[in-house]
Amino acid sequence: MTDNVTPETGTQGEGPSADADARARVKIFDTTLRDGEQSPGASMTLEEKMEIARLLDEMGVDIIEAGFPIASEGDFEAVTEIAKAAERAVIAGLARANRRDIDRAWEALQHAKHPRIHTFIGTSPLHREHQLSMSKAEVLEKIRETVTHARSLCADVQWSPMDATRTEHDYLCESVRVAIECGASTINIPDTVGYTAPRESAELIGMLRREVPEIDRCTISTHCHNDLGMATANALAAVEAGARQIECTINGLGERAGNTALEEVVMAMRTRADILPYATGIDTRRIMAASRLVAQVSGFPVQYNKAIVGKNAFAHESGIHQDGMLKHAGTFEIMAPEDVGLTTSNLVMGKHSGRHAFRTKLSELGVELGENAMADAFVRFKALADRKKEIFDDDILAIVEQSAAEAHAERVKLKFLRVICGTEAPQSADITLEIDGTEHRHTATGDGPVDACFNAVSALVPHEAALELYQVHAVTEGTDAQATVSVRLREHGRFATAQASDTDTVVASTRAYVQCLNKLMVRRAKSAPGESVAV
Ligand SMILES: CC(=O)SCCNC(=O)CCNC(=O)[C@H](O)C(C)(C)COP(=O)(O)OP(=O)(O)OC[C@H]1O[C@@H](n2cnc3c(N)ncnc32)[C@H](O)[C@@H]1OP(=O)(O)O
Ligand SMILES: CC(C)C(=O)C(=O)O
Ligand SMILES: [Mg+2]
Repeated sequence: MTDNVTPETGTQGEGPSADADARARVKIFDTTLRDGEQSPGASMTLEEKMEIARLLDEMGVDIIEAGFPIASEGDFEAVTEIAKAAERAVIAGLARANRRDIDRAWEALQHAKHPRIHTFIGTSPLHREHQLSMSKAEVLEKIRETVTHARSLCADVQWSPMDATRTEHDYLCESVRVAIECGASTINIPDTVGYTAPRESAELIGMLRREVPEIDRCTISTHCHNDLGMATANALAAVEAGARQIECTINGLGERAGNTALEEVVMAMRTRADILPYATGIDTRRIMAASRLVAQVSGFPVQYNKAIVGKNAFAHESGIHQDGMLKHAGTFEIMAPEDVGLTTSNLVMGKHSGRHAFRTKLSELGVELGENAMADAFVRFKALADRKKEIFDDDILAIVEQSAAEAHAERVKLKFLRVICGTEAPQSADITLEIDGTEHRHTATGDGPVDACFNAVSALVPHEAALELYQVHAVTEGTDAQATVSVRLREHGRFATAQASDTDTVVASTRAYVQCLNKLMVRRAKSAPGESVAV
C-alpha cells in the first residue's frame, strides 16, 4: 500500500532507483491530464491523453493523475484506458468526498497495476461556508467516511484538503489526523488558489510535521498553483521542509495561471543538487518531447522565454554571451541543452537530403516514427524543402507534429485552395475538400482570406461550432518561414484543438480548421453514437 517514504531521509521501499546516491527521493505526480486539462480550452481526446500518459510513464513519472472519472464519460474512459495501459506508473483518479465519486473512480482505476484513489474536500472557512455549506464537524465526518470508504476499495489512498493554505492551522491538523487514521497514505497539501509564498509554504509543512507527527508515516505532497508566479518556489520550499511528492504538470498547464511546472522542479533539483539534494526518477532527456506534445495537444503554445522548455531557454544572441559560449558553455549555461532533450545536430537538411538523413535527423531530435508516419513526414519535408531556402529543426518538428495530428482523424481533407486577397474587398477563397472520399468544391467570400477560407469550409462541412481561438506563430525566421496555426472550436460544450504548419499562412489556417472539424466529428460521434455525423 504505502511506499513508506520517510520525510527525514526520503528513503523509500519501491520505485525507480535514481536515488542510488545519498539524495532524498522526491516523487513526481503529474496532473497534466487532470488539473492541466482544467485549463479552459485545453480538453483532450482519449487518443491524445493516452499518448501523453504513455510518454509520462516512459519518462519516469511516479504517479499519473489520469482524470476525474465522475466528471464525464470521456474522463471515465480515459482513466480506464490509461489504467489498463500503464506499465510502471501509479495511476490516480480524482474523487470528491462522496461515495459516488469514489466508486466511479475505483471502477476506472481497478484495472491499473498500481491504482490510487485521490479524494479531496475543501477545508478552509471560505470553502466550508460558501462552497460546501458545512460545519467543521460535518467536514471532518465526511473525511472520515470517505477516506475509510476509499481505503476499503484501494490500498493506496491520497487525501487533499482543498485550499489548505487558507485553512486554520488547528483545523488543518485535525483534518489531516482523521485522514491518516482512516488509512490515507499520501497527504497532499494544496495551495489551491496560488496564495502562499515560499517561506510560508515551508512553515506549513513544518507545522504539520510538528503537530501531527504521524504524518511522517505518510508521503507528504505539495500541490501549488501559479497565480502569483511562485508555484515552483513554493513546491521546492515544501520539499525542503519534508514533502516528498510534488504535484505538477508539463509546461505548467493548469487551472487559471497553471500548476507547478514539472520541468522546472525536476531541473531545479537536478541542477542545484548542491543546495536541493533531492533525486527524481525522471529521464530529463524526454522533457522537450513531453513539452512539445502537451503544447500541440492542448493548443497552448509555450512562451518563448519559459524556463527550461521555451524556444529561447538555451538561445544566446548578444555578443558577450555568444563570445562566452564559444569559449566555454558554462559561462552562460547552467544546464546542458541535451539534458532536457534538446540535441544540436550538424546535419543540414535541404531538398537534396534523403530518407536516411531524415531518419537520423528525427532521431537526433528525439522523434520516433513508425514506417507510415515516417514516409508521410518525408513527403512533406521534400515539399517544404522545394519551397523554403533553409530547413531548420523547428520546421522538421512542425512537419512531424502535423503528420501526427492528421493521422488521428481524416474524414475531411484539403485538396485544393486558391484565394484572392488584397486591398480590394471582397476577398474570396475557392476550396476543394475531399469528404469521405468524394471531392466537393465551393467558393466563398469573407473579411480577409482566412475568413473566406473558413466560410468556404463551413459551407462544405456544415457545423454549429464557434471559433474560440485562432493563433499564428512563425516557426522560424524569414519571410519564407513556416507558420504554425492553432485553431480551437467549441460545439455544444465539446472542444477540439488542432494545429497545422505551412509556409503559406492561409493554407496552414485552413488545414488547422479542417483538422479541428475532423476532431469534433470524432467527438460528436463518440458522445452521441446514434446521431448521424453531418458533413
Ligand atoms: C481544486 C480543483 O481542481 S477541484 C477539481 C475541479 N475539477 C472539476 O470540477 C472538473 C470536473 N467537474 C465536473 O465535471 C463537475 O463539476 C462535476 C461532475 C464534478 C460535478 O457536477 P455537478 O454535480 O453538476 O456539480 P457542480 O459542478 O455544479 O457543483 C459542484 C458540487 O460539488 C460540491 N463539491 C465541491 N467539492 C467537493 C468535494 N471535494 N467533496 C464533496 N463535494 C464537493 C459542491 O459543493 C457542489 O455541490 P452542490 O451541488 O451540493 O452545491
Ligand atoms: C484537487 C486538488 C488537489 C486541487 O487540484 C487543488 O486544490 O488545487
Ligand atoms: Mg489544483
